[in-house]
Amino acid sequence: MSTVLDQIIAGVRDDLADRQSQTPLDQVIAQIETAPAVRDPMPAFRAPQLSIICEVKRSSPSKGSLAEISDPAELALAYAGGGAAAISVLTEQRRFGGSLADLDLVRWRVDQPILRKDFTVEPYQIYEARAHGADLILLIVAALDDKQLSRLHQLTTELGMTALVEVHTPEEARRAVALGAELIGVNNRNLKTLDVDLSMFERIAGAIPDGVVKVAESGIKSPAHAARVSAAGAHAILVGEALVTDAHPGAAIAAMIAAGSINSQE
Ligand SMILES: O=P(O)(O)OC[C@@H](O)[C@@H](O)c1c[nH]c2ccccc12
Repeated sequence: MSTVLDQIIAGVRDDLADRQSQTPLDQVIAQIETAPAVRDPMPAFRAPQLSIICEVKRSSPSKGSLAEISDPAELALAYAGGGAAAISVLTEQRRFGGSLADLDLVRWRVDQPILRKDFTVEPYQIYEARAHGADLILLIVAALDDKQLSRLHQLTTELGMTALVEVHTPEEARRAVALGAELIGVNNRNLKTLDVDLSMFERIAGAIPDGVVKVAESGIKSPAHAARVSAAGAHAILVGEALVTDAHPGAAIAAMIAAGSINSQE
C-alpha cells in the first residue's frame, strides 16, 4: 500500500518534470552564477543557546490550511525579529501550498540562512535551490536509498550548501551518521502515517554522536516543548504550525528560545 510519503513524492515528481521541461538543467546551473553567496548556518546552530528554524508553511497534509500568508517575507522578517537562527520555506506546492517564488521573496528581504524545505529526490532540485538563494536543503532519509542519499548529499556540499538530513527511526539515524551528515533532524512526525510523537526525538537523539548538530522537528508548540527537546540534546528546533498560527510569532520564538536555553546557561 502506498504511504502518504509515496503519494507526496509522486506529486513532487510530476511538478519537477514540468519545471525541468520549462527550464533545462544547464539554464538553472547558469542562474547559480548570479545567485547570492551561500550563508553558513552551522555557527548559529552550534551556539550555546537553543536555535530555532522558523518555517513558512501555508498548509499541511495533516491539518489542511493553516494560514493565508499573503507575504512570506513579512512573516520571515517577524521570525528574524524574534531571534530565528534560520528560516525554512516550504516550496512543495500540492500539499503545503508553497513555491520557489516564496523562497525568492524571503531571500530578498531576510539575512538569515534559508532552508529550502521540499522532498528532494533529484539533483535538479538542489541546483534549483542554490539558484534561488537557498543555503540549506532537506534530505529525507526515508525517501532515498543510500546511493541517492550520498549523491544528493555530496552535490549539496559541492555547491557550498548544508544538508539537513531528516530521520524518524534509529535505523535511519544510523544511515544519516554513516553518510557523515553534520546536521541531523529527527522528525517527530512519521511521514508515512502523519502521527506526531515528541518522544521520537528523545528516543533517537542518543544514537547520534556528539559533534553532529541535532534538530528536533515537528509538533513543537510551546516553550515547555522547546525545553523538553533541549533537555534531550536538541541544538535546534524546527517549528512551523505554532508560529504561522500565532498572532505574535516573534514573541513566541523568543519565549521558546528562553525556555530551551536554560540547560546551556550553567
Ligand atoms: O508545523 P510543525 O509541526 O511545527 O512542523 C514543522 C516541520 O518540522 C514540518 O513541516 C516538517 C518536518 N519535516 C518535513 C518534511 C517535509 C515537509 C514538512 C516537514
